[in-house]
Amino acid sequence: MNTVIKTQYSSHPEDFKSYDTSEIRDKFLIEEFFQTDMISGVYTMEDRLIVGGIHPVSKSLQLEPVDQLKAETFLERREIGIINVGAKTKIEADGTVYELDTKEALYIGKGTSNVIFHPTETGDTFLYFNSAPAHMTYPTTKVSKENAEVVTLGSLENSNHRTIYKLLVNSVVKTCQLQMGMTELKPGSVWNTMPAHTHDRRMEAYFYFDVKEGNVVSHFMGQPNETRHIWVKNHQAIISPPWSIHSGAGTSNYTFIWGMAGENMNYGDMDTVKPSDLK
Ligand SMILES: O=C[C@H](O)[C@@H](O)CC(=O)C(=O)O
Ligand SMILES: [Zn+2]
Repeated sequence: MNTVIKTQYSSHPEDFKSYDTSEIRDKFLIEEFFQTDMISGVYTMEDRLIVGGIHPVSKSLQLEPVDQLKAETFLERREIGIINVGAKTKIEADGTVYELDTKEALYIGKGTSNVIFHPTETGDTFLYFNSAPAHMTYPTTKVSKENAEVVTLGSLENSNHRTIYKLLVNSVVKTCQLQMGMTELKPGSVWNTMPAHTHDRRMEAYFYFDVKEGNVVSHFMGQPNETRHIWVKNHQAIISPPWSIHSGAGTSNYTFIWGMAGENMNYGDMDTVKPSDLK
């Protein structure tokens, strides 16, 4: 087996109030992300999203069904979104080869039975993925920054000047419930998702990368009036329950991938929290 997924149960916001540092890290931070010659990750009970990393080094890796799914193939009842955070690489989906450059995304539809990831000779292959239950087959589609819906938000004065690339969202590609994109912070800006928000309709997963050597990001979570923080390093991910804000401030700029599953594919339906209301 080269595909290994760990089950992670969800938490109640009232219980969350009493968690100490290690309990918060255990339940919401995915620390050991990419494993050599493995497809690995977490099956969270938050909207049943699977969050993981694919890191082929010496051999090609096939996406295998894991025990949690009780399915013949991984994508029998699921869709998957993949974003390349490493060197240019090739992904095979039922015989069709897709070349994915750094920061490009691939959506693979439900029912695709043979998905293979290849190592490259030109650099390290690191692919980040989110997979959600699906009830329809939508076409497998590659999305690059050029096809994305792009928004620039914030300002250097507020240390939150950033560009949001909506890659796998319903204005760009058809999906059942998955939405994924990438946010790049400009040099000198450190805050993501500030003002913060919640969306009870959907959970969210964050994957931090491009965090420069020696730097870290403090990720903020919890209900808006009961927040906690988690110190996050490069190539680590956070599971954010629907009731939680998800925002971060780094010791330098960085990039992160956000992915959501749940209901209502309207990216803009979030409930924004005024910074002065945070506790
Ligand atoms: O629901 C949307 C997600 O939290 C992110 O897209 C927010 C984000 O990238 C940002 O503001 O920097
Ligand atoms: Zn959000």
